[in-house]
Amino acid sequence: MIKVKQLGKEYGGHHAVKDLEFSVGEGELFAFIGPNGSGKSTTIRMMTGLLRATSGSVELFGEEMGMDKVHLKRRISFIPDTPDLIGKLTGREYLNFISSAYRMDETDFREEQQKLLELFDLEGKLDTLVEEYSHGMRQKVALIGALVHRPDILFLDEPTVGLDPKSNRNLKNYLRDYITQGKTVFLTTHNLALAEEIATDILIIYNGENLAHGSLAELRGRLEEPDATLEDIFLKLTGGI
Ligand SMILES: Nc1ncnc2c1ncn2[C@@H]1O[C@H](COP(=O)(O)OP(=O)(O)OP(=O)(O)O)[C@@H](O)[C@H]1O
Repeated sequence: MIKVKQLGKEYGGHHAVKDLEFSVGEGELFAFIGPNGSGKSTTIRMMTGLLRATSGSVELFGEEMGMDKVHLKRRISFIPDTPDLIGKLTGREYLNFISSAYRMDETDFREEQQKLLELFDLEGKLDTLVEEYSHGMRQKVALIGALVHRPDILFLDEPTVGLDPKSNRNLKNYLRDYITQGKTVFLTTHNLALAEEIATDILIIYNGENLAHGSLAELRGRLEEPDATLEDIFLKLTGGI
């Protein structure tokens, strides 16, 4: 589903991302973790065709991704770390807009939207202007917009920031279930407990480079620490302790 080869991004001679290589298959949840400024958002923006790479390439569904690849973009969703929704629309108008942009069947849209509104406790709150929502409510509307058309690949940059504990748990369960249906999730997060619970594959990026990559069991094996949490592993490898 995703193949990243020798991917790099330079800003004025500074390597924000360097020689990244990895693949993500169908039914996998890939957790992409790293300290602040390590290159996660830069990478995800290159993968979703929002930012041009300085070197290397990204393939989605076996085809090279690019800024103009609308037919590939139709099959993915991306929620940036600070979603910028149109404030003058109501939640309902925003979601209707998403439905028409993705040319969804009306019945499928209503059904999926209803499920997601229940999941995130947003029923009865769709007729408020987006700019009047709290931060967490805006995040939920962005999530519903990303999930409602059931993309084949879901890119999430820090999706749990601002979510209350119940929504956090519901999102976690939703993502777990989503990949069992053959979908793919690419997630960046500082919530290492979440990554530990649901990731099938983990890559730690540090100063723009791949520091470690594997399943939790493989990372534990490499450090010869069978009981280590992902937080232990992360802090050990990134010099946090
Ligand atoms: N538009 C830009 N111009 C110059 N440098 C940039 C730009 N965007 C990002 N950078 C630099 O690239 C590096 C990686 O930034 P990036 O936002 O990808 O990190 P991140 O891992 O997502 O961080 P965080 O966890 O804080 O969100 C940082 O050194 C950052 O200062």
